[in-house]
Amino acid sequence: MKLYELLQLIPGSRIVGDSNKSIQGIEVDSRLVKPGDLFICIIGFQMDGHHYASQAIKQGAAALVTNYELDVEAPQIIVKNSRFALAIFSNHFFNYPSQKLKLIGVTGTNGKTTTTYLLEKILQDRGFQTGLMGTIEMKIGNRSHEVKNTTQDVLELQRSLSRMVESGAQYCVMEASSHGLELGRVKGCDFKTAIFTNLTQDHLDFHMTMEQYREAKSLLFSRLGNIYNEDPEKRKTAILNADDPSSVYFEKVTAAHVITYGIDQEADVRAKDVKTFSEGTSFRLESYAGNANFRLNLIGKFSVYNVLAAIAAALAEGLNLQEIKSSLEAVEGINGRFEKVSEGQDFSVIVDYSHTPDSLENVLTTIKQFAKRKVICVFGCGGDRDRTKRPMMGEIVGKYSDYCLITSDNPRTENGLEILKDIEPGVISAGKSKDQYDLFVDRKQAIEKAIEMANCEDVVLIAGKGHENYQEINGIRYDFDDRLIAKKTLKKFSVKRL
Ligand SMILES: CC(=O)N[C@H]1[C@@H](OP(=O)(O)OP(=O)(O)OC[C@H]2O[C@@H](n3ccc(=O)[nH]c3=O)[C@H](O)[C@@H]2O)O[C@H](CO)[C@@H](O)[C@@H]1O[C@H](C)C(=O)N[C@@H](C)C(=O)N[C@H](CCC(=O)O)C(=O)O
Ligand SMILES: Nc1ncnc2c1ncn2[C@@H]1O[C@H](COP(=O)(O)OP(=O)(O)OP(=O)(O)O)[C@@H](O)[C@H]1O
Ligand SMILES: N[C@H](CCC[C@H](N)C(=O)O)C(=O)O
Ligand SMILES: [Mg+2]
Repeated sequence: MKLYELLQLIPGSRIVGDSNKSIQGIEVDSRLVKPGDLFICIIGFQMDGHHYASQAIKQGAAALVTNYELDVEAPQIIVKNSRFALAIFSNHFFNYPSQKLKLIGVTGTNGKTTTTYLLEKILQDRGFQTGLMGTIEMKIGNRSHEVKNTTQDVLELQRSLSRMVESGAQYCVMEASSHGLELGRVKGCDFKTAIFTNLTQDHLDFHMTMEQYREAKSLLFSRLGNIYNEDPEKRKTAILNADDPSSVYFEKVTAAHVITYGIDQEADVRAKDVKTFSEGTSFRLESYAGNANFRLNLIGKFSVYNVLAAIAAALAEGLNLQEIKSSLEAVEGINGRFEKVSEGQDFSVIVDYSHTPDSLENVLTTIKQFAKRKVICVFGCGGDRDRTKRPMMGEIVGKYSDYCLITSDNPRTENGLEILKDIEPGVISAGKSKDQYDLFVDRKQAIEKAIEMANCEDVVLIAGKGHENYQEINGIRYDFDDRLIAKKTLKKFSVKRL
């Protein structure tokens, strides 16, 4: 691809040097530049990519994209905003892959990952080739690839979509995080369907206010195509949660066809008579496409919302309700979400990815419905993340559990004990006394203590890390898996009991 071809895509940009030069690839990280690449200099939160221009050229970069002219021996396309240029150029370089498959985006504070896997299951069962992108992995068909972020950076994202298209994917289901939306990682993505799960507090370190957080989420809906299309194959749809007040705003900003789902309020796809059991849920679905009785292995009312969102999106694709139902009823569970760990012990151990006030409250109130005896909760709060949610999470755990073990959950660059101390006042304000909670910087010790103190029919909830297989401390990811630690401890513990 020649530089002049890219130059034409951004009116107002200019070139210094040979516009006839060809590029073979695009790169934003100087360390990964290959000969012939176009290196785009991005001003980030930690670094300024412009400072790595010389390194990129040394590694063989054919040309640069910059925000200002640099004194280097390589052609430069100078633009006003190199992040915007990155989105435009990546989409163009990979030949607009999102237009070649049906792209379904899921946004919301909680339930995104779960909803994407439910939809993937429904689509795969109907014989569609799928791709998936989210917190746990990027998948092309059933092949898994590692990811750094829930919503990958624009270049990686377009590259992944292009690989999906090459492999014959007809659908891609992806999580659109608020960071992803705000930082333009999904710019240029032509979504066919946008799903909203819910909006509660998280990420205020980045968005500052709930209004701005909602505004970021709204980008998924406001950018959805604005022409109602008779042909369902081309129709853009916004799937909104009727029980969440933010949906009113998203409905306002989208010009797409809206389908609502919910439990408490009237909705196009509604669950009635919701019953929750210790092993699953049941409800009667009433929808514009027919009614059906569901019996699921997924636990808690919150799971019913994710299921409804997936049903609504699948119905929008014209899929058959009975077939959707059999796919969903066959789902055993989602990796690291309300995952039971059992070594034959006489109490329950549950590993869950609840790391926000709302998800913790949902999971704990669900557990409270079935717990015959005590609830013991191991939890923490991430470092370098929203500090205001720490006492809130402490209060929720203090309120709904009998014993709280406050511990580390990816302290990142913060001091582990300081984070625990930010959480502690919440636990105290919920009325917990010194003999009802403890602090362990070492998460392994916290898990061991929880399991050791559990008695018959108690429930131990290990919250916050779910599928994660690491503990991040000062930039290093140490091997750590709540499920493995719990299993090992249970084995050790049963030996001790014998
Ligand atoms: C705050 C944030 O989102 N930061 C993201 C951002 O990093 P940054 O702006 O700090 O980048 P930087 O390190 O300053 O580098 C700037 C530029 O210099 C380049 N560089 C840098 C060093 C070098 O030697 N050479 C070089 O060329 C970099 O490649 C980059 O282009 O761009 C990086 C590359 O895309 C991201 O990986 C990084 O995500 C960090 C790891 C992160 O933790 N993000 C979290 C907050 C996040 O995005 N989470 C969401 C939300 C999940 C949820 O909903 O719960 C997600 O989607 O994952
Ligand atoms: N619809 C829901 N409403 C509230 N809480 C939920 C819902 N679905 C899941 N949860 C809770 O949130 C946790 C995370 O779920 P999931 O991974 O599906 O959400 P996510 O939105 O992808 O999270 P992240 O932003 O970290 O990627 C679950 O472990 C569960 O505790
Ligand atoms: N995507 C979320 C995940 C949080 C998971 C939790 N274990 C933590 O580290 O805080 C974030 O990056 O804020
Ligand atoms: Mg997720």
